[in-house]
Amino acid sequence: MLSVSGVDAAYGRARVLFGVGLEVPAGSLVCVMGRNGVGKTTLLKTVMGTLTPTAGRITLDGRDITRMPTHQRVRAGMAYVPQGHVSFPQLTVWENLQVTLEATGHRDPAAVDEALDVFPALRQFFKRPAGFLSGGQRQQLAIARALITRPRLLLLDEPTEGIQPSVIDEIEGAIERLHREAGLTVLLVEQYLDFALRLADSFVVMDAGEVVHAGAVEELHDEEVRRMLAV
Ligand SMILES: Nc1ncnc2c1ncn2[C@@H]1O[C@H](COP(=O)(O)OP(=O)(O)OP(=O)(O)O)[C@@H](O)[C@H]1O
Repeated sequence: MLSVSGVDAAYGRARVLFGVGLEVPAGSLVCVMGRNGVGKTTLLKTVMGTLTPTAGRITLDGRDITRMPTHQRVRAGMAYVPQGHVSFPQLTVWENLQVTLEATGHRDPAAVDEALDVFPALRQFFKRPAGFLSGGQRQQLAIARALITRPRLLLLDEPTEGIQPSVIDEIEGAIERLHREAGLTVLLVEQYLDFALRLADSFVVMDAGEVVHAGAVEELHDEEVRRMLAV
């Protein structure tokens, strides 16, 4: 479904990605791993089009999207949940969901219910400003907002970061159901190894802006891969 090949990216003159390549087959869950600062978020930004690569090619279903604006990528079926559970803090949960619905191409109100069925606990916080939610609730809201666009490919950047273990389980269960039951294709950036092991089909390890290892998730038990991830 998604193919990234030979991608270089930079912030001004600081090069961050060097010839990055990965494949995300339709229906798979691929996890990108690696230490802090190796370029995982930058890779997601280039896939989503908020940062334009300086070299390389990105295709979605065989179509070249390397220079396609982000909003067109959303229309093409991609959604991105950035790190830090971002929503509009002054707006209530309900308003956050409605604003997202307004921005979609389909504007089908049923999409809000579908997203809330994935995270039913959000219903009890409808009137609460997003800024007053816990980190875990904000993360659920951020993923729910992405789901309202009805994506086929979901990009998730460290969904467990700064979240308490009981809520991590809920988020893991939701991602698992979306992937295994609803067939959603997922590209996940995650440093929490056990979470990645339970969810992913395959993985990519990055180091210093390059892919240094890729394989089936069973290989994650290998000592060498664990060593590459060690801080
Ligand atoms: N907006 C920016 N401007 C300049 N440099 C940046 C910017 N964002 C990230 N960088 C640098 O690019 C490199 C890769 O950062 P990136 O956030 O992609 O890494 P990461 O693997 O996602 O790390 P983390 O796990 O800490 O989020 C780092 O050296 C970082 O300092």
